[in-house]
Amino acid sequence: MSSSVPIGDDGVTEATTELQSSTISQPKFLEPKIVSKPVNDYALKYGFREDPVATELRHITADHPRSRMMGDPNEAAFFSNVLMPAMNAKKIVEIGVFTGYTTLQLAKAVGEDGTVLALDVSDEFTCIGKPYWKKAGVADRIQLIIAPAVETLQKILDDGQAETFDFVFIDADKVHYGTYYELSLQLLRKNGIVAIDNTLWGGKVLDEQSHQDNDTDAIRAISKHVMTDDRVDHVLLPFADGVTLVRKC
Ligand SMILES: C[S@@+](CC[C@H](N)C(=O)[O-])C[C@H]1O[C@@H](n2cnc3c(N)ncnc32)[C@H](O)[C@@H]1O
Repeated sequence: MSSSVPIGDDGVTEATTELQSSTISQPKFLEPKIVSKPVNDYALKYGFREDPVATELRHITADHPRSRMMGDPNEAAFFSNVLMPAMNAKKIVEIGVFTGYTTLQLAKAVGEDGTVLALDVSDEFTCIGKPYWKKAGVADRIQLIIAPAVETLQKILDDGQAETFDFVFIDADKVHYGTYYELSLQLLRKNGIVAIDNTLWGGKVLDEQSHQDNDTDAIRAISKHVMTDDRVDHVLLPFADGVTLVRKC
């Protein structure tokens, strides 16, 4: 695919310097989105063991003005420590990368012979993560593609890769969730899983009267669609910001 951006490109040298000079002391966590802070603190304390390079990247990301976009640490651990190994996942798409905190862990989980296609529109955000992917020894498993994800997913399908992916993580702009879902189902093998992030959206999806913005409407729409989609089985897990796991039957 011509829009591929090789890992280790522009921005890495500068960011690496920052990485080496930063002092990582205590892990830093963002405010929880739907559970209480004490519950979240407990789950973070005992919930998972985190790759030390991922901890560094999370810490750096927490200082970013858009830090709220970073993936939930428990959720990333659920995927990388449990779900991916259990599925023997080797081919993954992540739609929406930001600084690549979850990307790094998915790449660890697929092993040396696995691939993560990491789709985003922002060079600025994704360049923050690249040196950490390198430091963790997983950069060669990540193919970062900077372009609108709908276009990229269609290209992957046109490339003859339908029904070859084990897992898709949908975590980009909400208004395209319905399109991402349909394209993801085409990419997945039987029993492959698509994870749809933010399906509780801080609770905003609950009240149809007071929250009628495009993002919230799009999230409600995908949840209603999945509920009646007989191509799949699914479960909405009320943790992180709500994550719906959808298995292709
Ligand atoms: C919530 S963040 C992703 C968080 C990431 N998955 C993680 O776990 O840390 C959403 C990302 O989607 C990207 N994005 C927004 N619109 C997009 C589009 N049309 N195509 C691809 N990426 C997009 C943004 O640049 C942003 O980096």
